[in-house]
This record gives sequence, C-alpha cells and structure tokens, in this order.
Amino acid sequence: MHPRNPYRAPPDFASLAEAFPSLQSHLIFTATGATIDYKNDASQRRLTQALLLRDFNVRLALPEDRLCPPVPNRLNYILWLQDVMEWVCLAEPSAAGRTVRGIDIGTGASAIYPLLGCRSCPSWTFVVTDVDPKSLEFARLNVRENGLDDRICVIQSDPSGVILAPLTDDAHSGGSPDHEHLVAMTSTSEKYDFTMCNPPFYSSHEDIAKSAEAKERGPNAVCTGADVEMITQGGEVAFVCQMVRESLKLGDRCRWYTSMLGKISSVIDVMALFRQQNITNYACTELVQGQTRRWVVAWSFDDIRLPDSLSRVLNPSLQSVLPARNTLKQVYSHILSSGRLASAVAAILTHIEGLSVRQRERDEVTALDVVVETTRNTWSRAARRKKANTTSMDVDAIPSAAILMCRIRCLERNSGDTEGRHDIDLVFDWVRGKERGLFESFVNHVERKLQQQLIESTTDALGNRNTN
Ligand SMILES: C[S@@+](CC[C@H](N)C(=O)[O-])C[C@H]1O[C@@H](n2cnc3c(N)ncnc32)[C@H](O)[C@@H]1O
Repeated sequence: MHPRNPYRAPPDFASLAEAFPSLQSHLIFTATGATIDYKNDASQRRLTQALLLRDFNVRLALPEDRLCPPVPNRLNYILWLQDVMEWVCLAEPSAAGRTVRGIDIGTGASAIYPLLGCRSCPSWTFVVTDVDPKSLEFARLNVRENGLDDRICVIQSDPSGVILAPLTDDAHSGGSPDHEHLVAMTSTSEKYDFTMCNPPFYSSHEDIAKSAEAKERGPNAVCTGADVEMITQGGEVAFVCQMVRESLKLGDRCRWYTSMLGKISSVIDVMALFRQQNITNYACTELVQGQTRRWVVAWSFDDIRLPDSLSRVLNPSLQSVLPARNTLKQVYSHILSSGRLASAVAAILTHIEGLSVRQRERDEVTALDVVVETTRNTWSRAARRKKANTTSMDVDAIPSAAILMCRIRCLERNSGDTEGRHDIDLVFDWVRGKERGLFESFVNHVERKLQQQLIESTTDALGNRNTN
C-alpha cells in the first residue's frame, strides 16, 4: 500500500459504525475485534460509504447493479498521482499552487476517483467520462450531491469513438449540457496534467470465469460489476493500447497519460507497445490492497522524468520491461562527516560553468538537497575542447531553454558506527531533459570530480568510496 494510505492498518470497524450507523448491522464480532464479511455485497457497500463519509466527507449513492469501489485501492492510485504532481512542481516551480487538471476515463457510477481526488487535493479539477447511461446518471448525482459541480465535469463518451475524447479538438463543440459545462470549466488551449483510468479488465464472460478459477483462494471479494464495467473487446490490453495509440496523436496536450491494469501479463504487453512506438518516457507502479495487486502504467511526451521510486516497481517479474533508470546512486562508506561530503559536492557544482543551483529544504538525514539546471553542456571533454578553441568573436549566443535539470541529494543511510562514520548515498534524479546521455555524462562528471577530491583529501576526513 502507498505509505501515506491511512488504510494500511484495517479500520476500527466498531468506531466506524458509530460514525456511520448503517454499517452496524454488518459487523461480525471475533476474538480480535469487529470486522465485516468482505464477500457480502451489502457489507462492502456500507463499508465504502462509511469510509468515504467519515474520512473524505463524501456522500455516495451506489446502484445495486454497478461496481462497489474499495476505497483503499482507489486511494492508492490517487496518492501515486499526487506524488507525480508534486514531482512536476519540483521540475516546474511555477506550477506550484496552480489548478491541476485531470481526466478520469470510465469514472463509473461512483465517480470515486474525482471525488477522492478533489477532496484530497484542493487544487485538482476533473473532466470525467463514461459510456454507460446508468453510471453517468449516478456519477452526475454524486458530483452534485457533494457540491463539486464547479470542479468535476461529467461527459458521455461514444463507445465506438475516441477513448481520450476530452483531449481532442472536438471536445468543446457539441452544444449539449455536458459540452457547455466543459466550456465553462476549461479552455481549449490549456494542457491537462494527467489522465487516469480503471478500464474494464476482461474480454468475455469466459475470461472472467478463467480469472476467478486462477485465483487460488477464490475471488477476494464480491464483484457486482455490470458487463459494461467488466468486459471490453480485447480486454484491458486492447483498451489501454488504444489509449496509447490515441495519445501518439495528442502528444503533450496531456503531461502524463496513465491507466490501471489488472493483470501483470497486460503490463508486459503495454510496455511492449511503448518500445514498439519509441515511447521512452514511461513508468509503472504497483498498487497493493491485501491480496489484490494492480498496476498503473504511465507514459509521457513531455521532458519531465519521474524518479525510480515513482516509475519502477520492485516486482521481479517486471524488471526486464521497466523503463531505464532515472535515479543513479553511489554509496560512500565510512564517511566521517556527511556535511563535508555535501560541501565537496556543492563546491564541484559551483565550478560547473552555467549551472544554476536551487537549494531545497533538508531534514536531519539529508546533508544536501539541491536542484541544478543548465541551458548548455559545459562539463564534457568535447564542450571544454570547443570552448578552448573558441575566440571571443565567435562565442555562440547562450541558449535560454534548459536542457538538463537534475536533483542531487546526500542521504545518511545509518546513524553511524562507534567512531561516528556513516554510509552516505549520493543520489542523482533526472528531473528534466530529452537526452539521457547528457544526464549520465553530468553524473559521471560530478562523481569523477568527487573521486579526485576523495583521493586528494585524507582518507580519515572523507572515507572510502563504494559503488553499488
Ligand atoms: C472497471 S469500471 C471502473 C469504474 C470506476 N472508475 C472505478 O474505478 O470503480 C470501468 C468503467 O469504464 C466504462 N467504460 C467502458 N468503456 C468505456 C469507454 N470507451 N469510454 C469511457 N468509459 C468506458 C464503464 O462503463 C465503467 O464504468
């Protein structure tokens, strides 16, 4: 589960039922306390409604014949997106505090993602779609009843049309109340920050039956989904691959395209399409709730890069298909003073011509946290040779657009041995840029310089270097 997910520990059902009395009759009392029967549809519905009301001030109406979304799992996706948006602000400080615009494809009757997103993040707004008239009716009701009409716009999509319809040129034309709402909330020129989607997972009823059989202990919870929620031609892979193909034409109208996937084999298939289409800026994260695992894949045509903590899952089965690393780390062992190592790195940075350095707030284990940015490569041997051969007459105008942004941190791994020596991670995150080679050459340059300094200084003062 996401580290900020408050449902990492099971809720205290007895106190939850006090806050939401309709849950009371569903409580089961065991030796270890109150719980509910997760395989009972009505109990699940009351639990979702209770958590949404108590923890998010959301009143939810749910039709009996549509999916009941489990809150912890849906919140995991929202929290990961929050992390991504926070990273965007690090890459683009002017983005901090501005309105964030998301699109939820297939929002369902609950409209759970936009409701959770708006309640958790005051600057978020959503355009959400669905094709199912009943889900659309309830989604509109839920948005209205929670007073979020001015932040969530619900739009009917054409089941045989473009899935990412809100991003197309036609999105603002039409004249229906949906379109008028969209025009009032958004302008055509503004970019969206993310799309999200929990697609229908299966290709047929047989596919659903096969998947239920494959789960060793049977399905973990009841599933009350209607066909339109569960089944789509070609299953989730076809649905998400269609979004990937549509995004190739839409490009940077949206910063991050994302979707959930229910099967690990689907993640592998979608990643194969990324490679086939030369999409190199992509990510995959794993969402875990109890025994249920889901994955979110994300891709972008923007130059903002996500750190490995947000873009690379640890799951061994996926390592061979994951994107290249955007986080490079060196371990420096037995360092007497993390402050001195941090000062050595800071001094190296000040000697790189044209590099601007932005300090970030530090905590007690962080000896250095800076974001560096440059509009030109001044550190490589080729760049230095070029400079040496250039007369003042033919110096090129200095370009204004940044070609590389990178976050550099010195992090103490442990509290030190008996002599007060620490192991310190020097961590480089690629934040922005189009050229991976430039990021890697910059990291190599800083490390080479640091190595020289370590050799020159006494071993006692700085310590020995280890690479992992
Ligand atoms: C698995 S449900 C997800 C519902 C909700 N987002 C959730 O997480 O609980 C999939 C949803 O996608 C909708 N859907 C199916 N095809 C669609 C399409 N082409 N465009 C938009 N929504 C679609 C279904 O009607 C359904 O509401």
